[in-house]
Amino acid sequence: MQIEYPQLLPERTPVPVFDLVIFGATGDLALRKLFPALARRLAEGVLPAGSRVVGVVRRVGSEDDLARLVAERLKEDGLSQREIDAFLPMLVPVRVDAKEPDSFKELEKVLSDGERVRAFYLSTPPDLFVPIGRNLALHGLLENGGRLILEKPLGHDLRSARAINGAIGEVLPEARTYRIDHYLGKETVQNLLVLRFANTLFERSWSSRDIDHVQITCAETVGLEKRAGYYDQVGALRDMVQNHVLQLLCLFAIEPPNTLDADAVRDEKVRVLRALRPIAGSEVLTKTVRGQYGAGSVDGRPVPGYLQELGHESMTETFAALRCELDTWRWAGVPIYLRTGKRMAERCSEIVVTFKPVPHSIFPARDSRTALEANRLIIRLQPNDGLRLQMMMKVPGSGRLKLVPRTLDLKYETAFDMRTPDAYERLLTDVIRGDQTLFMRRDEVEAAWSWIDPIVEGWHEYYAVPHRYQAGGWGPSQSIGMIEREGRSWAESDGGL
Ligand SMILES: NC(=O)C1=CN([C@@H]2O[C@H](COP(=O)(O)OP(=O)(O)OC[C@H]3O[C@@H](n4cnc5c(N)ncnc54)[C@H](OP(=O)(O)O)[C@@H]3O)[C@@H](O)[C@H]2O)C=CC1
Ligand SMILES: O=C1O[C@H](COP(=O)(O)O)[C@@H](O)[C@H](O)[C@H]1O
Repeated sequence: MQIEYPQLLPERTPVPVFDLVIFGATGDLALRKLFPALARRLAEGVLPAGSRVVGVVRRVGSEDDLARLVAERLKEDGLSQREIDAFLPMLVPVRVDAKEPDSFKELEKVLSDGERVRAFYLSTPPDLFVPIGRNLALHGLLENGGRLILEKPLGHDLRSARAINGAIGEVLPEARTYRIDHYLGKETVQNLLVLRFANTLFERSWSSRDIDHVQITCAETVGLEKRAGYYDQVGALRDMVQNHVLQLLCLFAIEPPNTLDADAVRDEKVRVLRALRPIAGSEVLTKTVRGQYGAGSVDGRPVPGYLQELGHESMTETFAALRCELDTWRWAGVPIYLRTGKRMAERCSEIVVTFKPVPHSIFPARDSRTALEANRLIIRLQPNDGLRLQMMMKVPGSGRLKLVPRTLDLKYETAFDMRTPDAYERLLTDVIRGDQTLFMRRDEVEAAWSWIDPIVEGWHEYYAVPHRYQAGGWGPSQSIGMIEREGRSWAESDGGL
C-alpha cells in the first residue's frame, strides 16, 4: 500500500533508478538515520525497482556484518519484518578505505553496470570528504552526472570550509554537490516558507514595524551520546548554530523569493546571512553566552556533567546564546535571540515571535486585571509541531472587566492525519531527483562561517569561559541576564504559554 505524504514543497518528479553509495555505512548516522529513511521510502513504493544502496565498509570482515547491523537497526526503528526483508536485497556491501586510492577499484567493479543516477553520501568524518572526492574522480566514478552528498559540519571555520569546497569544486560542479543540513528536510522547517508566503495574514506584520523581538531555540535533552570525540572538538556554536539555527533564522527572515527554485530560495538565504551584523571583539561578552552542563537531572533521572561524561577537562561549550541583528530595511532594530544547548529541560525547537504592544491601550492602565500582554506567535518545529498564537481575551461575565492571554492552537498531528516523514527520507530522494532546494550552497555555508569565526576568535581573545549550568535546566543564568538586561525574558518552551 502506498502511504500518502504531506509534502509542503512539491516532490516534482518520480525517483529514477539509482545507485546510492554510502561511505561510513557502519557509522552512527548511516545506521540510525540513512538506512531507516531508505527502507521507509522503499516500503512506500517511492524507490524504483533495480535501485541499489551500496554500503561502504572499511574493516576486513565488515561486509558480512553490514546486513545484520542494518536489519537490527531497522527493527529498532519499527520497520516490519516484511519491510526489512524487502530492503536487504537492495543493500550491496563493499570494502573501501577512503584513504587508499587502490581500494576504490572494488567500488568501480560494483558500480560498473547500467545507466542510472549515481550518488555518493559521505557519512564519514569531514577530513575524509576531500580524499573521497579525489579518489572517486581518479577512478572516473563522478562522471555521467555523479553526485556527492556532504554531511555537516563542513569544516570548522571559514578557511577549512573554503578548502573543502575548493577541493570538491575541482572534481565536481556545484550543481552536483549536495550539502546536507537535515533541519531543511524537516516538514515543519519547510512549512516556514508556506507560513510566510502562502498566507497574507503574517507577512504584512513580518518586520520591525510590528515585531518586537524574535527567539529561536533548539534545546536538546541528550548529552554527548557516543559522539564525545567529535563534539568536544566542535561545541554548540559550530555544531548547531553555524548550520541548523542559522538556517532557521534564514527561513524566518528571508525576503520573498520569486519562485521555489533552488537558487531563488538560496539567493535570498545568503542575503540574510550576509546581513547579520558581526559580533566581534569584546562584544562577545555582552552579546553571547557560552555554557557547559554540570550534573543534574533530565526527564526525572540523574545525569552526569559534561566533564564527567567526557572524562577530562574541557572548555567546549554545550550551550550557546546569542543576541543578533539583521542590518536590513525589514529587520533593523529587531533583536533576534538564538539559543541552543544539550541537556536542557526539554527537547524543543521553536521560533517565538513577540509582537509590539498596542500603541495605546483603551483599557484601564493601572488595573492589573486589564494589563495587556503582547501577542506571541510560537512556531513549534519539534516535538508537538504546530503553531500557537497568543492573544488577549475578555473573561466572560458581567462583573469587572478582566483580560487574559489565551492561545489559538494548531497542531500538525490533528491538522493532518498522516505520518510526518523523517528529514532524511525527503533529502535522500531529493538528491536522486536532482533537486537542490533543500541543500546548502557553497556561498551559504561560507557566509555562515564568516559570521561565526569572529565570535570564536572573540571567545579566545576575551577568555570567554563557558558558564556552568545544571543539566535539566534552561542554560546558565548569564543567558537569562543577557535578555533581561533588555527588559525581555526567554520563552521557556511552548513560548512560555
Ligand atoms: N551521528 C549524527 O547524528 C550526525 C552526524 N553528522 C555527520 O555525519 C558524519 C558521520 O557521522 P557519524 O556516523 O556520527 O560518525 P561515526 O564515527 O559513527 O562513523 C564514521 C564512519 O566512517 C567510517 N570511516 C572512518 N574512516 C574511514 C575510512 N578511512 N574509510 C572508509 N570509511 C571510514 C567508519 O567506519 P568504521 O566503522 O570502520 O570505523 C564509520 O562507518 C560526520 O561528518 C558527522 O559530523 C551530522 C549530523 C548528525
Ligand atoms: O546535527 C546535529 O543535530 C542533532 C539534533 O538534531 P535533531 O534532528 O534531533 O534536532 C544534534 O543532536 C547533533 O549534536 C548535531 O550534530
